[in-house]
Amino acid sequence: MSLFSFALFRSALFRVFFPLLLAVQLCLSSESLLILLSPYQNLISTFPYIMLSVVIFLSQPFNQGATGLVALLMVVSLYLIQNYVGIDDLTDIQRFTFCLLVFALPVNLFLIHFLPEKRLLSRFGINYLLFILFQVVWCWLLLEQLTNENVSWLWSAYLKPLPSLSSSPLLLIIISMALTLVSGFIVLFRNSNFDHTIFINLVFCTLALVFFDTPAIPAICFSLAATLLLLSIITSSHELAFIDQLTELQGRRALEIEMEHINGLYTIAMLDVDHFKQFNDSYGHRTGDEVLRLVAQIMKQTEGNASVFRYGGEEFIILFKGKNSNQCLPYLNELRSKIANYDLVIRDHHERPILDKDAKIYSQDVGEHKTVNITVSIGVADSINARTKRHDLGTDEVFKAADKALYRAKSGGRNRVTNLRFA
Ligand SMILES: Nc1nc2c(ncn2[C@@H]2O[C@H](COP(=O)(O)OP(=O)(O)OP(=O)(O)O)[C@@H](O)[C@H]2O)c(=O)[nH]1
Repeated sequence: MSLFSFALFRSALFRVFFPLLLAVQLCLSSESLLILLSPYQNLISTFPYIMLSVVIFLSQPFNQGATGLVALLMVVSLYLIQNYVGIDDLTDIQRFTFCLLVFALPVNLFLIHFLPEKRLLSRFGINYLLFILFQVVWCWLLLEQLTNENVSWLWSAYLKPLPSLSSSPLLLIIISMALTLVSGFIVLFRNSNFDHTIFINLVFCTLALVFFDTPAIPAICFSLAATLLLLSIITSSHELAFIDQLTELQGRRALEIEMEHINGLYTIAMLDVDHFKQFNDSYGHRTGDEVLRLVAQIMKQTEGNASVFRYGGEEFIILFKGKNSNQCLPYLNELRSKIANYDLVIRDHHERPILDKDAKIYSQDVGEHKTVNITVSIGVADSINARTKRHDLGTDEVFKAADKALYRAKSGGRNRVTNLRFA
């Protein structure tokens, strides 16, 4: 199974630049695209509804209620744009309705970034829905009030378009672009799937706003946004199933699938952090988590074409395909010594209990901070059958052998690599 492509989809740069690239491409090719798609007008105006409905439908079983909410906002907005706001002879009230809509949509999308809880049926989710309802009622009352008034001054004073750019009000385009820009920075900074969902919608809402009077472009924008939302649901489900949230390494399920398909020569290295329970007891679980993240970061740099997995707790697996255990020892010894030589700075050790005298974790005070050195033990085994000399050991046997090697590394004094073939 190739996880490379999904790792790419999860990177912050991809999450920001791919929608932007699509948007730019759409701008550049809008004329030829419109000619190409002109026989399919009906399909183009229906397609975003189909895609957004699929997103709303899938968001429930995939436990992504807030993505469903975002898609719902998009459906309602598109429906209002297509059915209640004509393109040509807009009355003042229609223009005003349009302005309220294209102001409210990006602002409400943007606000979802800051919902502390992203589930729809939570205190925050329900408050958010009530807030939207409040805006709808307020807009409706305002429009009722203005029906008999002349509001053209509003249009000419504040909502003037810049004809060379778009027929939509310049102020609204600037607001929408500014929110999209900030949203892009939030994605770069937090790299969360959920922020990405909002960013996608902001990008294509802004584009739809700019090209509002170009037939079919808003529908194409909403279709692209819905397609990216689908991709986002799939990527985040993949992430939940296969990626360990703490270390961002591939998780146990990914390893199991890898092992189902593996054959031929390979080596398994089982790595366990030494005295980790004592570390947790001394410095707290959160600092323990930092150590696991650090070990994972160093493991990612293992050479020899290694694939790294978090097996569970403080245990990790390194898989080397096409190599016997003897060939992997230099890479593993280098990894072991890199971890042992890393001076981990404990930031808030004053609040933690101090290690007792026979602590097995080596620590020293350096000025304000305490530095700690963590060690790991590694057990190694490969798929070569000692009896037949062929690579035909079953994965269970290789795992058992690596586990046994790890046990020997621990009982032999820890901070060492033990290869069962040569033990
Ligand atoms: N901080 C943190 N601790 C974890 C996590 N998963 C497991 N642990 C802790 O890891 C510790 C594992 O302890 P043990 O299995 O007794 O092993 P050890 O203390 O490392 O001792 P040796 O393996 O014999 O060197 C337990 O205290 C678990 O609570 C985690 O995700 N975060």
